[in-house]
Amino acid sequence: MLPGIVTGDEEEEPGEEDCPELVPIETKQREEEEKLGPGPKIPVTIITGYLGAGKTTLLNYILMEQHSKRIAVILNEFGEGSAVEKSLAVSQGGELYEEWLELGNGCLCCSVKDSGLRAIENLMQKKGKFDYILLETTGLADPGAVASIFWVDAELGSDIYLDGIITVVDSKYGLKHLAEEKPDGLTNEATRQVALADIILINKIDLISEEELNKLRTAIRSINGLGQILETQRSRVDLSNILDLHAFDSLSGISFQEKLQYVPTAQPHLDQTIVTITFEVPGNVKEESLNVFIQNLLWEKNVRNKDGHCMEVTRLKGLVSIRDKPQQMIVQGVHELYDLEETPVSWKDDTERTSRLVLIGRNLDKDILKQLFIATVTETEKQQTAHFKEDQICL
Ligand SMILES: Nc1nc2c(ncn2[C@@H]2O[C@H](COP(=O)(O)OP(=O)(O)OP(=O)(O)O)[C@@H](O)[C@H]2O)c(=O)[nH]1
Ligand SMILES: [Zn+2]
Repeated sequence: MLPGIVTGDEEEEPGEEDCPELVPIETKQREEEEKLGPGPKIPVTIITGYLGAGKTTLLNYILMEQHSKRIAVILNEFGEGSAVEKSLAVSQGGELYEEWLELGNGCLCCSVKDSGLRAIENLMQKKGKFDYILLETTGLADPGAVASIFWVDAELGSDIYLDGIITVVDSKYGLKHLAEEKPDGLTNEATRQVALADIILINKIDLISEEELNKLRTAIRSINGLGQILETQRSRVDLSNILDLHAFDSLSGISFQEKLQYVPTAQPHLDQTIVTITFEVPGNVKEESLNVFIQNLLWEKNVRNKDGHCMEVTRLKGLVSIRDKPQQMIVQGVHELYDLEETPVSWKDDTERTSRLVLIGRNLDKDILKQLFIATVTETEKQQTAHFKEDQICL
């Protein structure tokens, strides 16, 4: 919550009376414990966005909305303004504070002040009590780090999966936040949050004109060409558009394929260095070679653009055709993590086989990446390493 923010009409403010009644968690504990079993995997949706953009408003809205889910919420900060946050804001002298409360409608709330990892571990001990997790990051967080925890943590991997990342953008201040310059040419937080998003909520549209909205939309689109942009007031959105997205797994395969067809390579906007680029190379790729290509980009970070700047990939998505695999494969990457998964969809025939990649990140050059992809997926190992001379390595 940003002090002094323009909030519009106050009557619409969620009041104390809107908050579901809190009941002590112990009352249902024993009965629930008996029901514990392996159960299905639990989806996690990360809600991020700049300070005061409307994350908590979205969280409250989801909790209040009628849905059949029992939602567990992890807040990794305390705010002043919202009903849910208020009910949880019991100070513990700056220590790690964590408390679980069950809301009247079956939702579960947890508030933590650390990175959230401990909360997740504790949360999983309460398995069976909830079937969806929402996590609100702090306004200045890089959601990539949080997403990484959920995505492939070996211990948690069997119980939960990352469903998607929602970034809430404040209409009124969004452009300003995106244009903010950081020392040493670092990418500002707002841009990083938009770059990672599966869903971008342009919130508080009551505060801006259609023209301003168009500008903001264009700026967001130029950073992230893949995420779906939705416009909201008080973060009100059809829940089916933002939950159960399966944005990180192969269940999204079919729609994902369609989506990838229409990702434009945008012109950089606002002088920002994060852009979305996309390219397609017909035919098959070798799995090992694809791994080399991705690892050079995500791990070694040794690929440079024309100006000699290192490319940094924040998000990577692609549909690829791997030699000898009948199914279409999805590749997904967030910062340094990536994985390759089979989709239920098979290639109809060899002529259809193609690989299409979408990369969101800094200093990306479409032509260089495409050439490198063509070269590394077809060349021998010896030739591949020749692409990356010692002195080219980016640190
Ligand atoms: N005018 C207007 N105000 C809104 C809208 N959505 C949220 N707000 C207000 O914006 C302020 C910030 O909303 P929050 O939901 O607390 O934002 P947040 O992103 O959780 O903030 P932090 O956790 O502090 O980063 C609150 O006063 C909200 O009532 C909207 O669509 N229009
Ligand atoms: Zn908040």
